[in-house]
Amino acid sequence: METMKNLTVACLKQVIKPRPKQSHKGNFGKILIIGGNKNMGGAVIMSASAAVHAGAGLVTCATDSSNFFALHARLPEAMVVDHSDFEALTQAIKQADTIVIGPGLGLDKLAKQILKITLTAVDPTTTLIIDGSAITLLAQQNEPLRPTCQVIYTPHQVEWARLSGLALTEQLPQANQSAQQKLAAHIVLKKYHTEIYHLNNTLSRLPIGGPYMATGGMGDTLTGIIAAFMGQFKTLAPADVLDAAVYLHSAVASDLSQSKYVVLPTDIIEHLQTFMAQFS
Ligand SMILES: NC(=O)C1=CN([C@@H]2O[C@H](COP(=O)(O)OP(=O)(O)OC[C@H]3O[C@@H](n4cnc5c(N)ncnc54)[C@H](O)[C@@H]3O)[C@@H](O)[C@H]2O)[C@@H](O)CC1
Ligand SMILES: Nc1ncnc2c1ncn2[C@@H]1O[C@H](COP(=O)(O)OP(=O)(O)O)[C@@H](O)[C@H]1O
Ligand SMILES: [Mg+2]
Repeated sequence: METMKNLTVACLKQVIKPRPKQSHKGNFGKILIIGGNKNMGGAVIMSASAAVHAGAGLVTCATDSSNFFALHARLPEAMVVDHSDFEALTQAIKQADTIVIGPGLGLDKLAKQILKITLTAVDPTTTLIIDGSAITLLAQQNEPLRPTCQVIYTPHQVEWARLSGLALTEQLPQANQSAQQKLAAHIVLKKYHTEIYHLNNTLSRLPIGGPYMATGGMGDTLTGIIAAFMGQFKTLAPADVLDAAVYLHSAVASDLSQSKYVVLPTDIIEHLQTFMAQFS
């Protein structure tokens, strides 16, 4: 088994570069965020806000229509699709190059239908980030659909236990890696010192971040940063881009924790642009 690489700030310098002058919004990712039921609209607002602030070119949210006003008030840069309009949802899935599914999606019948449509309609060239409720739903299925595109799962330890069948005490690198290989996807295993298992069989460990990040919505925020990075740094190696996104999320939190007892997801979102400017 490969050794685990400890990530450093070098992973950001390698990925965040000045933008080419001859460029436009279409070059920096067409992101679709699918999630946010009637009770968890905040999850999709945080994911979409993180994506916009981390540099995504175009962001659309497929969410419950009751979230539209709040989302627009908070983030006018985002477009919306009603996730119960399956035709519009399918169209949006086909137009995106990077998709997040799961933040605040919930586990009901509608959520299951949305997940099925997404896994069926997704284009092979798309990058699909599967988080939160979508991981739990997939773990409940006997023979889950596995899309043919590049997939990044972002489970916390309990979600990883559901998806991999490994109890928390069994979640050791070798066992995690064999579960990851069966899934044929990247895994971001979120915890104190998050571990990243890449499709190319390399492993990274995040040595920063801490309990000041333990607020609901922190993982939803990470999905938006990952989507923005995968959508905008397409010419670089996916493993490096994924590492940089995961590192950035905790690096901003770590900086802010110098003066804040807890760092909120919205604090991180607000500081992404300034933090990234150091590297361009
Ligand atoms: N404002 C919002 O709309 C929010 C929506 N959320 C959504 O709520 C849905 C359910 O997610 P949950 O994670 O709450 O529920 P889960 O049922 O997946 O997690 C169950 C519980 O596991 C425990 N746990 C143990 N070890 C953990 C670890 N290492 N990391 C995280 N939790 C650990 C936590 O107490 C957690 O509440 C997801 O779709 C998620 O995106 C949450 O992100 C919270 C905020
Ligand atoms: N004690 C901790 N140390 C380091 N990181 C933490 C800690 N607690 C939470 N986090 C980070 O916060 C995020 C939580 O993700 P998740 O549980 O999915 O949140 P949510 O679903 O509420 O958005 C992960 O990135 C995780 O690594
Ligand atoms: Mg989560």
